[in-house]
Amino acid sequence: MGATEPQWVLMATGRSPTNIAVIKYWGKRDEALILPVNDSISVTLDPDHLSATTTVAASPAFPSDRMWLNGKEISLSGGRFQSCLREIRKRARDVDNEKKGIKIKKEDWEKLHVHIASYNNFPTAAGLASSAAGLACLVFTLGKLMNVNEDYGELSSIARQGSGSACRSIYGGFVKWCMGKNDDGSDSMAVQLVNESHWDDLVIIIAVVSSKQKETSSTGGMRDTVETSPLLQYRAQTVVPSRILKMEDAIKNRDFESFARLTCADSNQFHAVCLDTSPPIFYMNDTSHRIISLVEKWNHSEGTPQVAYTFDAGPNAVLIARNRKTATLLLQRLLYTFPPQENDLDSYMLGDKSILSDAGLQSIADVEALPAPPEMKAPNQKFKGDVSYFICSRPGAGPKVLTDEGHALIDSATGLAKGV
Ligand SMILES: Nc1ncnc2c1ncn2[C@@H]1O[C@H](COP(=O)(O)OP(=O)(O)OP(=O)(O)O)[C@@H](O)[C@H]1O
Ligand SMILES: C[C@@](O)(CCOP(=O)(O)OP(=O)(O)O)CC(=O)O
Repeated sequence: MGATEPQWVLMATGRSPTNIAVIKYWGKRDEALILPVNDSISVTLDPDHLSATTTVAASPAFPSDRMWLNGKEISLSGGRFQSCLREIRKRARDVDNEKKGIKIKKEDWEKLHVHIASYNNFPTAAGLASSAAGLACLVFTLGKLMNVNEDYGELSSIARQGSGSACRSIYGGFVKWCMGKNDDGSDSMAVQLVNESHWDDLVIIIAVVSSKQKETSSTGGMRDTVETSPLLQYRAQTVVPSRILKMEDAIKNRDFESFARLTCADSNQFHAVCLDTSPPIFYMNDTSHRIISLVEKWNHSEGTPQVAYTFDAGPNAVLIARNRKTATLLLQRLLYTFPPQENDLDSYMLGDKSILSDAGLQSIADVEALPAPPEMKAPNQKFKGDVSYFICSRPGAGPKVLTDEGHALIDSATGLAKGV
């Protein structure tokens, strides 16, 4: 920092998971405050596999707020980032860091600028809820830096103003975003239904169908749906309220059959309201449809659901298996139908790779030797290369602070993002 060497740089680093909705949020009743037209429920994914890591730093030497995402500087001027920064600064309290000899008064936070560096361990803006992990992480970590009171409901409500689905990433396990009634949004926040250990035999396999950036953003897509889809009103007012109650029961009782039926039906209805939008929005593609068909046929042949599927605003499939055994049978079916393009199994399965050996798949030869699933009518239908890769995960915990300074994404000497 040369001639203008600051007396100090104070930093905090946090990590937040993504979440996948099993009852979808789609449509806002207030665009600026991000207030939804219905409640939603999600499962938080294991942060080891899908998460954002964010370092926030404050120093009297910083002339302005700055942010780097995945190593590139991005603008913080957007209204959503500004809302989160403003709401957290409002709640900042005195900091007394004896180890570093830094004292910051509550009122000083208004004048101190921050540098933010964040990194996602999975593709950004590809329908894998990077905005959910990213904005939750930003709010959580700023809260730690500025010694904000640990009121998770309040943090959730601030994260909501960054991206709606982010309010659910403040907790682990299964989480419900209560839409609230108040015009000012003060009662629109997430609550934890159960923590990640309540239903820990679930296995989540994500098929990354395309990691390219999508054409229609969630924000733009849901705005068009609210303006043009008559089906959305019916969904929000009639279908979702009763589904939410049933889903809460299914989760509480670990009733997989009911959970799977509700999850699949809600994903399909979300994509139906997208199709009911003018002009219609297509988030799923042929590969997504093939995966639905594979799961539906198998579930039907077993007489009871083995796997639930759900798709967000993109073609990637999120498949939730009732337990590890079922997940291995699912994986055999998926790899039979979608063998890897490259002769490399290791890079075809990310996250919990041990699922491969559990499924008896150690090499490409094992994949080639897989028998056609008995329920498959046209057994020769293989679609090599249509899935980029899979991620195997599980329900996971909420945000946490990373105390080891080795995780910091900002260099404490320069105050800038590392490696840029
Ligand atoms: N780690 C992060 N920190 C802060 N902001 C982030 C982070 N990751 C993503 N974002 C913000 O979220 C935007 C991407 O959100 P978008 O809704 O388009 O995609 P997505 O969240 O991956 O998909 P979806 O929400 O539809 O599942 C980025 O352009 C950026 O503004
Ligand atoms: C399909 C969804 O993933 C939509 C997520 O939308 P976002 O939370 O990304 O939208 P904004 O509030 O405009 O930022 C369903 C869900 O997560 O509930």
